Amino acid sequence: MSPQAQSSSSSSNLHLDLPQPPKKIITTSPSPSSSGSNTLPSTNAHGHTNGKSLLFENTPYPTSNTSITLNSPSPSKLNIASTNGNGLTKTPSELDLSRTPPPRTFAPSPPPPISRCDSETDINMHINVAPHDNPLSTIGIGKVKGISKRYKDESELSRLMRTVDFAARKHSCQRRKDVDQTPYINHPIAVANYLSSTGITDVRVLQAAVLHDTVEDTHTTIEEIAQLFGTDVARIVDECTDDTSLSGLERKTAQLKSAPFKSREAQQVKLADKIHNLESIRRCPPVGWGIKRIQAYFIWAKQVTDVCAPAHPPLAEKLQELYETAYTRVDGVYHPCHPGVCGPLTEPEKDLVDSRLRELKKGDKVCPAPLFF
Ligand SMILES: Nc1nc2c(ncn2[C@@H]2O[C@H](COP(=O)(O)OP(=O)(O)O)[C@@H](OP(=O)(O)OP(=O)(O)O)[C@H]2O)c(=O)[nH]1
Repeated sequence: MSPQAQSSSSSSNLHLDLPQPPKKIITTSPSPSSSGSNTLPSTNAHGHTNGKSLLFENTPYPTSNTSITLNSPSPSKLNIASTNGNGLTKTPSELDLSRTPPPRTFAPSPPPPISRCDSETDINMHINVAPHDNPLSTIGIGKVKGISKRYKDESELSRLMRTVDFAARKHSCQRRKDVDQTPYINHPIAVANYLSSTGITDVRVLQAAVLHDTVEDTHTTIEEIAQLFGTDVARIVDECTDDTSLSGLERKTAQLKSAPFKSREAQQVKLADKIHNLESIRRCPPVGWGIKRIQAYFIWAKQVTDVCAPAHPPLAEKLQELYETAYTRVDGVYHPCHPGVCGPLTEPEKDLVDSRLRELKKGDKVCPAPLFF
C-alpha cells in the first residue's frame, strides 16, 4: 500500500451503509422529470459559498439488512456487518450520525443494465465488417495489432471527436442516477474535460477518459477499442474497467487494492472519474442515497484518489479541496460529506449555505458549471 493510502485510511473508522440501486438508469424516452416516486427535492439544490458548499437536502432510505464498515488502517478491509431492524449497530468509535437509516443490503449488486443502443451495426459500420465476421470479437487485446489502417492518418482532433461520437452512441440510452436523469454521456465528457482543463494534453488519456465506462457499462469490448482507437487507449480503458461479475463490495475492494499498480494514465482517469462522481453526489445525489451512503462513497473514493494523487497533482489538489469543504444537509442537520476530513460549518457559513439553498429552491433548472473550474 502506498504512503498516501496509509495516511488516508487511518482517518476513517466509520460504520456505513451502502445500498445497491441499479447501476445505470436506462430509459427509452428521455423524460427528465422529477415527478413520480422520487423523494428528492423537486429542484437540484447545489451551492458554493466561501469555499463551503451545500448541495441538497437528503431524503429517507429504502430498507435492507446488511451494512458495510470501512476500517482503518487497511482500506481493503470492507466488512459486512449485520444490523437490526432499526438500523446500524454502533460502537463508541463510530460516528454518531444523527439519522440512522433502516438496514439494507450492500452486496451483491444487480448486474448493471447494458445500453441497448450500441447496436453492432453502428459499431461495425466503423470497421467495415459484418457483425458476425468481426475478427476481433474473440481475441484478446494482446493479439490486436493496433488501430485500423483506416484511421492511421487522421489528426488527433479528428480522433478525439470520433471517440466522443463513439461513446455517445454507446451510452445513448443510459441516464445518470440523479433525479433529473442526466444523459450518461455527460459523465465521460466531464471526466475528459477535468483532465484537459488541468493540463493533460495526451490525446490517448483524453480518449480513454471519454471511453472509460464503455466496456464496463455497454456492449463494447476492449478489442473494439483497440482496433478503433489503438492499443494504448484500450489498455487504459481496460485498467479503468471494473469486473462486473463481482459484487459491489468486491468491486470497491478491488479498486482499492489495484489502484497503486495502475499506470499513470489510468490513475489520471481515475482521479477525474472520482472528482466528477463526487461533484455529482454533492450537487445532486443519486436517487435514494442518504448521508451514510454519501459518506461511505466519499471515504472510499478518498482512499482510491490518495493513492492516485501523484499521477496528477492539479486534480489531487481539487479533490482535497472537495473533501475538505463538501457538506450536505439532512432534515436540517448539516453533515460533512467526508466526516474524517471536513470540519464543522460555522454559523455564518451555515447562513450562507441556507441562503444559497433558498435561492436554488426557487427553481434552478440550469445545470451549473463544476464548482472548481
Ligand atoms: N455520483 C453519481 N454516480 C452515478 C450517477 N449515475 C451513475 N453513477 C455511477 O454510479 C457509480 C457510483 O455508485 P456506486 O453505487 O458506488 O457504484 P456501483 O453501483 O457500481 O456499486 C459510479 O460508477 P463508476 O463510474 O463505475 O465509478 P466508481 O463507483 O468506480 O467510482 C457512477 O459513475 C449519478 O447520478 N451520480
